[in-house]
Amino acid sequence: MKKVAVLGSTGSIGTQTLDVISRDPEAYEVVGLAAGSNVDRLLQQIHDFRPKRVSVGTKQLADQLQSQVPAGVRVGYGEEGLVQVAAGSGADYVVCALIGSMGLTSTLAAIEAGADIGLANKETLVSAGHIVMQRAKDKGISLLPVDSEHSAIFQCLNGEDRKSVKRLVLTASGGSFRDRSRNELRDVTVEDALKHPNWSMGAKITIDSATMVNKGLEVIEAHWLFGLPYDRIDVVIHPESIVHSMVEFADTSVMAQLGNPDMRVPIQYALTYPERRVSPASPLDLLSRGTLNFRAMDFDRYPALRLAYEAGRSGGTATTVYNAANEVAVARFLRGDIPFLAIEQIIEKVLNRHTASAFPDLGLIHETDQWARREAASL
Ligand SMILES: NC(=O)C1=CN([C@@H]2O[C@H](COP(=O)(O)OP(=O)(O)OC[C@H]3O[C@@H](n4cnc5c(N)ncnc54)[C@H](OP(=O)(O)O)[C@@H]3O)[C@@H](O)[C@H]2O)C=CC1
Ligand SMILES: CC(=O)[C@@H](O)[C@H](O)COP(=O)(O)O
Ligand SMILES: [Mn+2]
Repeated sequence: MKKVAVLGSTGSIGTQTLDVISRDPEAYEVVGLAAGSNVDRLLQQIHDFRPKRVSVGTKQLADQLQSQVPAGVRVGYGEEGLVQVAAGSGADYVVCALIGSMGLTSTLAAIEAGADIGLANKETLVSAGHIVMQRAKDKGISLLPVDSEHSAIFQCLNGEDRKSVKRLVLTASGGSFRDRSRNELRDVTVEDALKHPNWSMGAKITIDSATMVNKGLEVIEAHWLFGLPYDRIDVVIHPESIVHSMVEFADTSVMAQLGNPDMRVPIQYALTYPERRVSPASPLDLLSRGTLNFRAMDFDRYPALRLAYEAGRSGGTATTVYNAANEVAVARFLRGDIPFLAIEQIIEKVLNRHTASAFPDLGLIHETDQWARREAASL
């Protein structure tokens, strides 16, 4: 039986993880849950799964929760609370489904405690990929991708000689505005931006899909997870999100993983790897689907993806800046402070003000992250 802690249990990935777990109760014990501010949902999860340790965003919320949890449940808060759930709950498997680079400290704590990681929180790899990968290697733990594209690539690479990989091809839906020109993006609303054509996800990643920053983060995530240089990681537009990504090999063979868009499939695969178990997802019916479409990425239409490649190639703190500036810009867009197109402008301006340091330590990453946030807030 796997002892699982879920960081970000009340979010889109967190709730789907608990859905997967609840369908196979013999296989899992939930020992830790961490959320931000959705105390009602967390309370329900505590009653359903009986974890030993839980955490919320603030002391005030922790005090509110404490009086309502069953005896024996330890309630923490803030970053320390997250670390206690990640590394002090006895979990041997931690699902990292927090949003943004705030997930970095607790992910590193889980690795340090020797837990295997199911990683949805791509921003941790974008912010500090070399540190996360090195510490996972040093500890000998498994870092299993949850992100659908990276799960697809991971599945295509199963049993293959990594030396025979020619390139990775990530698929991108094109996001909520894929059928609009740049001119038509000037006055788009938050409400429209939140309508992803294929996936139901949290607000931040849905905006990232619309700007194509999500694919930028994923290119950098793929670089760290699979160890390929950026000129061997490509992106194509695939509006249906049925082909989740592909790997091209030296002999020209292309392997792809397909399925209906349902995150419970990659979540479950990350939990049960190398086994495959029955899934609640609906089976893919290609006959009723008919046609699958692919078109070339247009970097003029989606400049945020070009910026991600540039940041990735600069390396070191450049990707930390790309991520942090984006997090602030998306939060500003969501609260109506800036227009949609300002997101990519802010990322570009903050990157232009930064001189990247190669191989930063955690202290410098934290400092750079904070600097980029201040810059992005001031523009
Ligand atoms: N959703 C998806 O389908 C996919 C998501 N991902 C990645 O997975 C990660 C999670 O995304 P998603 O589930 O959509 O995001 P959500 O916004 O739906 O969920 C985020 C989670 O983080 C918690 N959280 C937020 N702030 C804090 C805080 N200060 N302290 C503790 N917990 C906090 C939230 O708690 P609360 O709600 O209680 O405040 C919630 O549980 C992201 O990195 C995303 O890019 C990757 C592929 C697909
Ligand atoms: C489900 C998932 O993995 C998301 O990251 C998804 O890929 C978003 O879709 P697009 O970024 O392709 O629009
Ligand atoms: Mn993805």
